[in-house]
Amino acid sequence: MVREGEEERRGTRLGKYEIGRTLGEGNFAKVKYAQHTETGQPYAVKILDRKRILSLKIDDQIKREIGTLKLLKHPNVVRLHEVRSYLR
Ligand SMILES: Nc1ncnc2c1ncn2[C@@H]1O[C@H](COP(=O)(O)OP(=O)(O)OP(=O)(O)O)[C@@H](O)[C@H]1O
Repeated sequence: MVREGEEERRGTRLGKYEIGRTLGEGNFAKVKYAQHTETGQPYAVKILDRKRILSLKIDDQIKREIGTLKLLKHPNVVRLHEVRSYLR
């Protein structure tokens, strides 16, 4: 049995984040729990499905969404901290 919090600590590494369990899934992305390896701060990491986004030709829409989120700073709106691109 995995104790609460244990799964997050055993996740895979993505940049400076240790990736843990899946928090939810949308149409084009998976959102996962992540912990910053230096500060220990918890974050939600949204992993976009690049192939699906390109095949649906919605990359411009996604870029606009990212651009808007970067500008938004409100206590009731989730804060976008950084955007990274990893090619497999
Ligand atoms: N910051 C967050 N913290 C915790 N869970 C989150 C966070 N952001 C998203 N989620 C979870 O991940 C799911 C998928 O999020 P995502 O933004 O990909 O899609 P959506 O907004 O629900 O739908 P759509 O695919 O139409 O954009 C959400 O429904 C939610 O359950």
